[in-house]
Amino acid sequence: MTRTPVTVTVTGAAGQIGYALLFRIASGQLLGADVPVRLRLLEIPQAVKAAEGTAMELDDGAFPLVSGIDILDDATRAFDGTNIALLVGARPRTKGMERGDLLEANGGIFKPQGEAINAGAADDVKVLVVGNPANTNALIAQQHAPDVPADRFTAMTRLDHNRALAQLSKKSGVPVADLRKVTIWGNHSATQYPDIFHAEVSGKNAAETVNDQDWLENDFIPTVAKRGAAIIEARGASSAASAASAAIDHVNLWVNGTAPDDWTSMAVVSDGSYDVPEGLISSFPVTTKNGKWEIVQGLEINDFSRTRINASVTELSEEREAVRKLGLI
Ligand SMILES: NC(=O)c1ccc[n+]([C@@H]2O[C@H](COP(=O)([O-])OP(=O)(O)OC[C@H]3O[C@@H](n4cnc5c(N)ncnc54)[C@H](O)[C@@H]3O)[C@@H](O)[C@H]2O)c1
Ligand SMILES: O=C(O)C[C@H](O)C(=O)O
Repeated sequence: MTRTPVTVTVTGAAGQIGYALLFRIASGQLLGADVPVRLRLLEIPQAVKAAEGTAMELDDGAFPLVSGIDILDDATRAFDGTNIALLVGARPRTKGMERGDLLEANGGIFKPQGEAINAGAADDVKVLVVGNPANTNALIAQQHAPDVPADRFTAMTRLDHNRALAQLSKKSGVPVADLRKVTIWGNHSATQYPDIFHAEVSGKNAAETVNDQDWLENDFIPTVAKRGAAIIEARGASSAASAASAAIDHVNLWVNGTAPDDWTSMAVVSDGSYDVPEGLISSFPVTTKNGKWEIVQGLEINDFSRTRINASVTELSEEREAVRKLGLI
């Protein structure tokens, strides 16, 4: 193999998502079937042994694309020269907890990780934050990496996007493959707004095709927005395989580009588009090309959507204020 391996750092490598994610990266689903990867597994010291166990299983997978695996408990070393940083490691929400409860617990993790990325990551580093509260954790990391362009820090709402596709497919009876342009706006939380007013079902407008306002308001939106809690209730643990799958989708699309007739949802730093305050890391409809993302411009936002986008963005502003008060940014 002649290509230089891409260095991929996964934090929380011994956790549930890490376990589902690492094997898909190793098999080439993150970057492509011809792209060799060097894996860096970052864990806290108490979980290094478990990460070693995962690495043993990765060895046993005999993946031709894996050129090496390092297990580390030091962020500076883990992010040194990294091209793709998947920030998964954080304390997950348990029954009865809201994401806001996690701000303080997890905020402290993302400041040093941002600093370590700033200190040593590769010039082309791309960061995906999965650990909750993902948007604000991404903001914290980004604020501590002043030498890295802000657009390299993103948070995951592709899981919500995929959940919206699944619900829309069930309602319309049209396979996911024939759905396009669903959007998640705002925060990866219960205030998020899954929007089908610009989505397409077999090439036709989704909202018009479904034509069911009651379903939209009282079924679709709450089902998508509260799916994380429903999974925790059912499984007794937060989503893992679906979260890993969405992380694969997010990075794969970022690196390899969205289809010309579609877009994805990514939480990215706002430039003020759609009246989302500048600097917040908020979910938008995004197209990607040549490893860069762009917010889709010019969509008409009706009053129904405006109210919901505003509510989620207000929550993001409040989270930013809360982490400011905690001295995390
Ligand atoms: N954005 C999303 O759509 C989405 C979806 C599902 C889960 N999540 C979030 O992802 C995170 C991980 O979930 P999980 O189910 O894998 O949790 P988990 O508890 O199974 O694993 C988390 C791992 O992170 C490790 N960790 C903790 N602090 C760390 C640090 N400073 N550096 C490196 N590793 C560290 C822990 O030791 C643990 O192994 C949680 O915050 C969860 O809420 C986000
Ligand atoms: O909701 C959670 O806490 C877990 C995760 O973010 C999810 O959406 O499944």
